[in-house]
Amino acid sequence: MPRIGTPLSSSAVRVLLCGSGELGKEVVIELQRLGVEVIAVDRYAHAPAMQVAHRSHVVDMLDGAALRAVIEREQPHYIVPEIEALATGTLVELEAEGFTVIPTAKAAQLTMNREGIRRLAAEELGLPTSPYHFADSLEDYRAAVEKLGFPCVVKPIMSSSGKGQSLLKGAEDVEPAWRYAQEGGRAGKGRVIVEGFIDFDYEITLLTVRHVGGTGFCAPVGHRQVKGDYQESWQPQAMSPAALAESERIARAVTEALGGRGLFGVELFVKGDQVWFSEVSPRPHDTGLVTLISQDLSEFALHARAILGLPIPLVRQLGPAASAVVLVEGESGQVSFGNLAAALSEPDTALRLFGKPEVKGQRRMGVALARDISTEAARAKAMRAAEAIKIEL
Ligand SMILES: Nc1ncnc2c1ncn2[C@@H]1O[C@H](COP(=O)(O)OP(=O)(O)OP(=O)(O)O)[C@@H](O)[C@H]1O
Ligand SMILES: NCC(=O)N[C@@H]1O[C@H](COP(=O)([O-])[O-])[C@@H](O)[C@H]1O
Ligand SMILES: [Mg+2]
Repeated sequence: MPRIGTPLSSSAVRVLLCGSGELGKEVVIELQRLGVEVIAVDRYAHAPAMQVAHRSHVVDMLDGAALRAVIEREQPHYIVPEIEALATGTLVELEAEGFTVIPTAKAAQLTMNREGIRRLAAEELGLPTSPYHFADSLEDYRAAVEKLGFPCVVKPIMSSSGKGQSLLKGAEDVEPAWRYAQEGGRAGKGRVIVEGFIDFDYEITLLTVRHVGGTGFCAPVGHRQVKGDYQESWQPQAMSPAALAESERIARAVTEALGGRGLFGVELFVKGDQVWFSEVSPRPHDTGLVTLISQDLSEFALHARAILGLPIPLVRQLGPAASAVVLVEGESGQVSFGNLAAALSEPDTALRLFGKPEVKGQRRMGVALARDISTEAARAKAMRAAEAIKIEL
């Protein structure tokens, strides 16, 4: 059985987070509750998880040498990727040298790049996905669009939260979408994936936890996305028993192939009883923020338990629940949030303000949470709470 020592002493269990956003902040809080020593790393100072960790480092995490230097210095027992954009080749090397990467370095590497995870799911595991082609040049991209027809979706192979992503409805969308994909990819210009559009009834995230006692599933999380970025999520999403069973089959297959221990967010499209795999986060998922109010053990608590090798005998569902994001638009280093009494005036509501140090353009800076007698009522309540907040730049 794992032991947990005293933080900041020679017996400490040390966890180093690569990425320190809002999702990492909640993971850190859960680890802190268990007496773990936590080191938060990100590309900028005062990131949310840094504000609750024992200490932090500002590092360009795409720079393998810089990432290695901080990990070698800190000697963490567990390296926990929190974002996709990391020098994952370095994580593979460090794992081979004896470090533990959550869930595995291979999982971080395959999911950093849409091509890695898509080929694994569709070509190796034979799971249903949208039809797709990869393209490196405008010419290949045009050919891919031609083959797939309209509507189709184009995304940089390295991007997240919808950055660089476009829905193509007709010929006039082809060139602007290429330009946007070339600008929007996090690692600069390069390869794109073109996917056939799936006309789904609804989409879910199936939070799947691989822990010391096996694999467990949370109730499905439904969500609504705008331009590839999540706006609201709710749990449970009503599903047919056949669609749920197929979702669990797909989630089990993908997470088993990625291996290791931890919480995964498996993104699936559903139409009737038919289910398509879209992608997977080998870490807590933004749409899973709803579990902060819907479950006794949130996705962050589950990640912490799985990482540490602690048992998860049961996840208790507390009732229909929802989350609604608080988006801030503009430019400021001193954003403030007002009218909070109104936002939290209804029973069974909660709020997370992430404490991000600045905004330039649009940024998710908080989330409103609510529980009610139905997911519809919870969604409406969470939206009322989020909309009540008065933002000042
Ligand atoms: N082939 C598709 N057919 C229909 N809708 C799609 C397709 N691909 C993406 N979408 C829509 O766009 C959303 C974002 O896509 P995707 O998850 O691939 O982007 P992302 O940048 O990885 O986002 P995140 O990092 O938030 O998960 C999906 O949740 C879905 O609503
Ligand atoms: N869909 C992935 C996702 O939600 N990731 C979460 O957003 C942070 C980055 O936010 P930022 O772009 O505002 O810095 C990440 O660190 C992670 O917590
Ligand atoms: Mg996604």
